Amino acid sequence: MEELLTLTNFSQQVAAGTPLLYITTDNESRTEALITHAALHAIKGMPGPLAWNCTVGFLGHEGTREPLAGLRWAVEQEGPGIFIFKDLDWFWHDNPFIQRTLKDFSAVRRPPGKTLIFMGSRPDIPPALREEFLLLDHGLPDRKEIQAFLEKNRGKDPFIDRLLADEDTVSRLVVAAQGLDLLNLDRALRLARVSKGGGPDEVVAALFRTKKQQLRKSGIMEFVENDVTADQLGGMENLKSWMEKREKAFGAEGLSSGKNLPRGVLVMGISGCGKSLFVKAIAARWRLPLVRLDMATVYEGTFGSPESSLRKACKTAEALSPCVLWIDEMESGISNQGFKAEGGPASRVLGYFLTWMQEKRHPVFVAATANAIEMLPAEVLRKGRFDEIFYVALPGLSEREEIVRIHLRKRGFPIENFELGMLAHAAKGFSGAEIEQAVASAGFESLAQNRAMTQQDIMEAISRTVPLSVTMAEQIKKIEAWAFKRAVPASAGALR
Ligand SMILES: Nc1ncnc2c1ncn2[C@@H]1O[C@H](COP(=O)(O)OP(=O)(O)OP(=O)(O)O)[C@@H](O)[C@H]1O
Repeated sequence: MEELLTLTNFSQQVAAGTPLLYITTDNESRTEALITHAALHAIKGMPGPLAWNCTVGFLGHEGTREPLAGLRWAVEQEGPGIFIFKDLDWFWHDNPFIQRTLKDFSAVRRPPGKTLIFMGSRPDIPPALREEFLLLDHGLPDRKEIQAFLEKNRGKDPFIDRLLADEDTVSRLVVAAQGLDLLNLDRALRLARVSKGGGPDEVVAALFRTKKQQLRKSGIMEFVENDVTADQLGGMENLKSWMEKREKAFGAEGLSSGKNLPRGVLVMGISGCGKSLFVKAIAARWRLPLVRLDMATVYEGTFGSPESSLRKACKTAEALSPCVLWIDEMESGISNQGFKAEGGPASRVLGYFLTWMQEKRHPVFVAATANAIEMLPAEVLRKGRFDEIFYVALPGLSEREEIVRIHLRKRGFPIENFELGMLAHAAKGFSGAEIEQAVASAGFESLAQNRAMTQQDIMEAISRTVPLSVTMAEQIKKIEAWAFKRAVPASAGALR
């Protein structure tokens, strides 16, 4: 896993004489600013960095525009110096001269202080050069950097000053800007300044809109709008009490500020039994933003290689922290063979994820959901990775009754008109989603006939349904037998 680019570790690398660095960044000018600042600290008398790009070369230095010429020029300069190459990774794959020049540069021992830096949005280094490079990652700005950026804008415009006058607004702006690049924040402030009409609420709303769009554009992540409360979740008392105990132990304040956030839970179980609902309930209860990562899309690779997508997702979650990162369909892309096949994509992706889980210092609570957990390798399930592994089984009788009540209430049907116990009996073997579906379809039937919904409508909808527990009976038995030994039942009545 690459290290994080910070002032300190960058200065140390330059002072130690690291010849070649590759920095992953989505904002070149922000990274260049950090390098310029850090260069001053690295070595006494170090000149400011010089930057190369493919349209200009090194500004003011004739004949350096062609990639190999630019590279040779930088290598030949005497004394300490930092040379930044912005576009060179577009040229180096098929160019043996560039690759040889870099290899030779890296092999020669020289006094510390001369470093060549390459930047790009992903570390696209030719295989022959991979050993020579140290990788650093310039992630999204944290709260401190966002705050400092806002401070820098003070005194430039009366509108911005009014915006930043109130501490409460500043902290709302900081939270809204988390997970975005400073460019986005700058753009939102400029837009507000130009339009003059917008107050703090508009700027904050604009930042949230941008954030949502950015996450959606990533193709693998989305913000989940969420107001699910525990009383919309039928059954699952063990899960609910797990959530409540933590709130008691750590305090609602601590959890929502991320200070006492537990590491994470893995919730497994067959489709439609409320795993997603539980994840939403946790995020809402702890008042944390919820970001969903779709593992199936990560593995499809449509939006970049699975590893780079996951790396990006983890970094985004860190930038948004404190937050809940919901990893949906954790088992996607994994088959037992696939995982064991040494170096297969699934094993590399999960390997990265496990290291990240182990090392993460940001308050990101990971809530992973999975249907076929028996696919997951033992490494994921080992104690200490997740705080707890829960199994959500098909709801028992009293839970089904509660679920019927929840869905009748949700649709505004008068509970007293229905015999809930009888409905719960009839829905034996139904998942929560199937119960919901029966109530909904009975509602549509009666509406079509212009009359109030009756017990009989729901009973008929239930009898028309063939639940998954029938069509997938064998598979469910297997999953339950597996879960019995390895997971905590989500409700006391489960696995009976
Ligand atoms: N225990 C429950 N209490 C109330 N409603 C439930 C419950 N379980 C499921 N439902 C209803 O079914 C819908 C689907 O459930 P949910 O998406 O949480 O299931 P899931 O286990 O995550 O399924 P999948 O694995 O297919 O994603 C929920 O939005 C909810 O309306």
